Amino acid sequence: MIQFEGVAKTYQSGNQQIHALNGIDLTVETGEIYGVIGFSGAGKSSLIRTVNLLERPSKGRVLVHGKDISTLSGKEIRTIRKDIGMIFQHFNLLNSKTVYHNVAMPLLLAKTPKEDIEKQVKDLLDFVGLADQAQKYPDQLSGGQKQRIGIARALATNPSVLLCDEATSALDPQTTKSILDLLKKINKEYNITILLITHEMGVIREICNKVAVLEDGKVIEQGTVFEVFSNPQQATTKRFVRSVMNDELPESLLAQIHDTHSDHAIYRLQFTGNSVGTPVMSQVSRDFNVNLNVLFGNITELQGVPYGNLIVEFSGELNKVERAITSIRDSNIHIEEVTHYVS
Ligand SMILES: Nc1ncnc2c1ncn2[C@@H]1O[C@H](COP(=O)(O)OP(=O)(O)OP(=O)(O)O)[C@@H](O)[C@H]1O
Repeated sequence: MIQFEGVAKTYQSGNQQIHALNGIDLTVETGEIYGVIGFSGAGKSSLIRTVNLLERPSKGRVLVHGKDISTLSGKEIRTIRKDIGMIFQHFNLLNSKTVYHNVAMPLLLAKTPKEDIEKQVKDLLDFVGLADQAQKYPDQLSGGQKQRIGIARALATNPSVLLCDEATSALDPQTTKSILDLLKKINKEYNITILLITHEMGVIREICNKVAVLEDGKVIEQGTVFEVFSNPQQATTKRFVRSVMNDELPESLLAQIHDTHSDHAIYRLQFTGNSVGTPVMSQVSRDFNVNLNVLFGNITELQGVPYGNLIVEFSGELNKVERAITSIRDSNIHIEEVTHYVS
């Protein structure tokens, strides 16, 4: 478990003070994959680096498994650092050392017996799918393979927490997917708590259970991925959600609607879970004798739960349209008016 309590970080740059973090309160439960998203300069790196004391908070506390890490002695810090692995956007590998040596490095530093190191490195390279690359040098490998070495190295000390600092930002979409799958596997098989920072909402959707949105060093929104994606509150969150789940009516369609001169109303319907598979639309159309025209829509999956979003034009007699809308609302489908036109 990681707890941030009123964490602030101020940098001194010449005679200027930069307030990178302004009172962060956040709890990452054991076993979660928690994502922190924000635009450049929001404070993501400053935040994640306070967890392993690469940065010290100017105010507030960071607790790892209930211990305030700023109060630890030198020896305790070394111990807790072994329990907190970290991977980086640019991998941070030693290019003059082989893959084997890069992964073995934390074990050598911990003075692990040689035979144990050999076995552990072999197991780790097997786990990340690079068993046959042990004698290569990082420069001979692709970005995805380099990140796998970074992951194997981070796991070498058997940590309970893994920090991921933009771990897939330098990778293409397909390689990103394979690294995210590997992180999911690490979380599931080893029950390692993962805290990741990213500027890509696709990463959050793909693997996180919870998300916090950071802006100007403050958490402006947080919750489960399902809550935040299906009902974002803040403008910045809406922008991030829209970047992966476009639910806006396309301009061309909007112009077309303005040009028509019939009575109609346009609604946005959000289906979640079981309601995705319910034939509500055809039923309502029959029962109330209204025409429903789907203008735009998408169905996706959030944390294994189907989530659909449709923009639908209703036309017919006004009182029948209103009854149809009430009936949809009664079926536990979220419905809201997008725009209403009467010629
Ligand atoms: N060592 C430093 N000295 C002075 N200012 C810093 C330092 N590190 C970060 N900052 C400033 O603190 C603010 C937050 O930076 P931080 O790197 O934490 O944000 P970020 O969200 O990770 O951004 P990016 O995605 O661009 O890395 C920025 O204004 C940055 O310029």
